[in-house]
Amino acid sequence: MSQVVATRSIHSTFLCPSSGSVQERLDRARSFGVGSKVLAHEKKTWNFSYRRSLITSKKAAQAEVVPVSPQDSKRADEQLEHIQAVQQLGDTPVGIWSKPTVRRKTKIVCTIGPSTNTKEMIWKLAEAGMNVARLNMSHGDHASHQKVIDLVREYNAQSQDNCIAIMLDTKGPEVRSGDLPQPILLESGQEFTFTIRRGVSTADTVSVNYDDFVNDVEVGDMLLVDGGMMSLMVKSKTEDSVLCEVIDGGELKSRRHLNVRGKSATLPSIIEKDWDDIKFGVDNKVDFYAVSFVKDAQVVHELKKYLKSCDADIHVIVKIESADSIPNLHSIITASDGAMVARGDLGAEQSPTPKPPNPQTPKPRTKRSFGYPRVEEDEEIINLCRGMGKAVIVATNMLESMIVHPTPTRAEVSDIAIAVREGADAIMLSGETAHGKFPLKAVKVMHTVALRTEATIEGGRMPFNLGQTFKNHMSEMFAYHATMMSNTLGTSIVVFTRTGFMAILLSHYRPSGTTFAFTNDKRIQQRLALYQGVCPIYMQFSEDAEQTFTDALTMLQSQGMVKEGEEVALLQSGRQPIWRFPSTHNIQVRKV
Ligand SMILES: Nc1ncnc2c1ncn2[C@@H]1O[C@H](COP(=O)(O)OP(=O)(O)OP(=O)(O)O)[C@@H](O)[C@H]1O
Ligand SMILES: CC(=O)C(=O)O
Repeated sequence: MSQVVATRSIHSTFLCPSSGSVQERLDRARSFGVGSKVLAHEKKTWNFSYRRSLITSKKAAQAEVVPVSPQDSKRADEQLEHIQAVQQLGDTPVGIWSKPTVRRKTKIVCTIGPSTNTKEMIWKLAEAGMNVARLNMSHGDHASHQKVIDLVREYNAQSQDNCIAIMLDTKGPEVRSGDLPQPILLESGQEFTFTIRRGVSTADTVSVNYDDFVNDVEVGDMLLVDGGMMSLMVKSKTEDSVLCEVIDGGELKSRRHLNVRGKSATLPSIIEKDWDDIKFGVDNKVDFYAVSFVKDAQVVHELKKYLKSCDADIHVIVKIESADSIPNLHSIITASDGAMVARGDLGAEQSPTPKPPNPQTPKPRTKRSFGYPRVEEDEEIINLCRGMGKAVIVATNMLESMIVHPTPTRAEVSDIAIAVREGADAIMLSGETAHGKFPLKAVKVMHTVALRTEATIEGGRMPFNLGQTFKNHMSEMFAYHATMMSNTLGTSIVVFTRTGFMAILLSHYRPSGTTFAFTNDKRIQQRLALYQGVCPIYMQFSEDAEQTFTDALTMLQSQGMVKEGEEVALLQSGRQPIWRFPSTHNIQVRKV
């Protein structure tokens, strides 16, 4: 039996909260007694003035910023009060009654590196808005990554209301140039050689770490360094070396990525070092693997089989960064728990030669650039993941200029806004937090831009084909209806979950309000940190459902997440019933 319990009438005002100009909404707000100052302020300042790093959450506002450099220091920001006022009222261009802007819904992944691998910086990143800490196994050793894992665990253990997930990113079969005592300046037109001989680092020749490099490249191929920061054309090759002409020069530093435009290296996606690192992840119970250079679903099945044999419950995010992965996108994503649009390598590997459209992708391609990355593929990957109910992360170069500068470019701000609008679960910082000069500012900029962008998006925009994935499962229907109900009433959703399933399902429907996901498993709490719109909360469940609901609402109220008198949609559904008969599913509306 399924039932929907709704005990509230819908006032017509709530049905069209977003209509009208700012002035009309200002007038409407006045009639509802909402501070006109806030909307008037919105009218004046809704101009994305990102030159300042706005601190928009209460926690971020309280966090003291310890400068990584003198420029990373916190500056007084007179707009802070206004922004907080806007958030407290839940005021957005969508409608003054919706409350999605109180918390940022799009999650932030931060790569931890030399700029951020101390206790102080992990704490400050977490307080500034990091939701997932990424460990890039291409750098550092197990001891240094262990230290970061321990620090994140320590933070999670002592934090009352925040929780950081850990993502281990495998090195994969990446091709890199060798170590150099100092950078080499490459000038356009000069000749330069890559050799498979080990340890070579002269002014005109360096080693590569991949023995088949000479076999994989051909005369005429374009080699890209660091995703296209420099490029070289292959002129000739010998048994162990590849002679190139520098097309676009620059400074070649140690261990830089090398890609051949349009080709993937003929290496397995998970190399021997990766298996060691994966074992390290199992031992440390990380939350996610980000698997580099996945070319087909087989490797995901292999990894999942291994994890099962170790009794390890770790989710697998496939990194779409290899030219070879594009024709297999559907099967790769089906096999995984989510995908990362790894735009660094993906951009470098894409072929300049037009190919016929991929029949597996939902939308036909309309534009095709020649010789540049095909960015419409990024959107296709996001759409595919959203339609299939899988997590999706947009990564790389999001605030690249903030590695060295304290403020972002307008283009970078747009890039974040586009990823948020396209519906990414998470957006990722790489060099910005790993070795940048302004890691905290970068997180705050990302937080602010995402929050503001979310305020312009209407809730409940779900992929047209989402339901097909779940084949009319009852939980699916309840996730849909709970989303509709909470959007209409302007409430948050409260859900209880032991496996995370129902919270993840709800997240895919993108309800306007926050989904407060109560779980009695700390690992599930950490996993849910990645999912859009989900605020995971750890709580011991009582035998008595009513007692647990009361405890949950009391906890939300005591932490300022809901206010007295506010209504929430409380959902009981999912695969493993808690406090209900297996054949019953409920949605209730409750007053706090
Ligand atoms: N654990 C680490 N130890 C030392 N340096 C690191 C670490 N993690 C990242 N870095 C530095 O930060 C830079 C940016 O990090 P990122 O994760 O983007 O790596 P990448 O090598 O550029 O690319 P990819 O993500 O494709 O591996 C790296 O090139 C490296 O210099
Ligand atoms: C994140 C990553 O590996 C890339 O963008 O290539």
